[in-house]
Amino acid sequence: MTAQTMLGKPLAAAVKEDLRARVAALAERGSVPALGTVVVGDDPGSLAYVRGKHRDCAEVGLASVQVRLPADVDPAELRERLLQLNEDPACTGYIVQLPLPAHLDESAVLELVHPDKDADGLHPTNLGRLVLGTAAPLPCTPAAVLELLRASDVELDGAEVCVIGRGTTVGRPMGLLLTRRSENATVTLCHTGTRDLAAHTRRADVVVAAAGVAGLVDADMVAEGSVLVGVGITRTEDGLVGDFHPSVLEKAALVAPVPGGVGPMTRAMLLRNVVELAERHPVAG
Ligand SMILES: Nc1nc(=O)c2c([nH]1)NC[C@@H]1CN(c3ccc(C(=O)N[C@@H](CCC(=O)O)C(=O)O)cc3)C=[N+]21
Repeated sequence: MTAQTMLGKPLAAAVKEDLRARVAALAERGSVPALGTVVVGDDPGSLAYVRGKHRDCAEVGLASVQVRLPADVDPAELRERLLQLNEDPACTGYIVQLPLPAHLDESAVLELVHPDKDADGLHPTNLGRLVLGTAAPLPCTPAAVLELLRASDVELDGAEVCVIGRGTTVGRPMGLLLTRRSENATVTLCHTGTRDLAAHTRRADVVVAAAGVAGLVDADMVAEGSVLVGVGITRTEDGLVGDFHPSVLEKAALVAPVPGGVGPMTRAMLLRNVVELAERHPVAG
């Protein structure tokens, strides 16, 4: 079997098209939603990524504001800036770019973001809502994976899904989303403590790999005709490498590649969260 690919860009373009119309409708009611980004330090990767987000915003008619703070920022100063954004009616929602420098407590910082302004869906209140199944902004990457699977009509009801990675931004919320009644999948959450990863991936209909280990899962570890979604991304001398080894393409039915799969959709999901926050809490701009 030679796998078909699930491409993120065309799907992201369709989402953006829909968002453009919704932003225009908000504008007619006098509301101009804006995304805020907070970057601590000058990691080139983080800065490039945030630049991309501001470009994405412009494409759909969202305003955006960037806050930049030095790598050695006093936690009290960072707190002040976040509380300002919480109060600022011109900022609909914002994200704090991760990872943060080591002297800052990531969980404590994310908790300062007002849940109604949490564009990443990573505030404990919103993660709690995800557990409870009530309305909340969804973490962008798991939401992107779900949209890719839906767009390809992948059957999730009753499916065995193996998620590799238990992190707060991808693996753990991914498991919560897939086991909702509306998705109805059976999820096995694997991680670095998993004794026999291959035993779990081989029996899965769908594997979502968010380990960040280049080529971790090869053809021998996946079932014939399975659906594979790559999330983890590693920068090597040969460029960007995903968690799936290229050999899987001979065995799988459907593969979301890295790069070009989940990444572009993740960015679109961030925009969707901002528009949804604006629709829920309209503020005259
Ligand atoms: N508060 C916060 N929210 C995030 O959502 C967040 C974050 N911090 N920190 C970093 C990670 C990483 N992440 C990516 C999203 C899209 C691509 C993406 O579009 N990737 C392209 C390739 C881009 C490239 O060439 O580097 C692709 O897969 O095709 C990559 C990485 C969001 N993150």
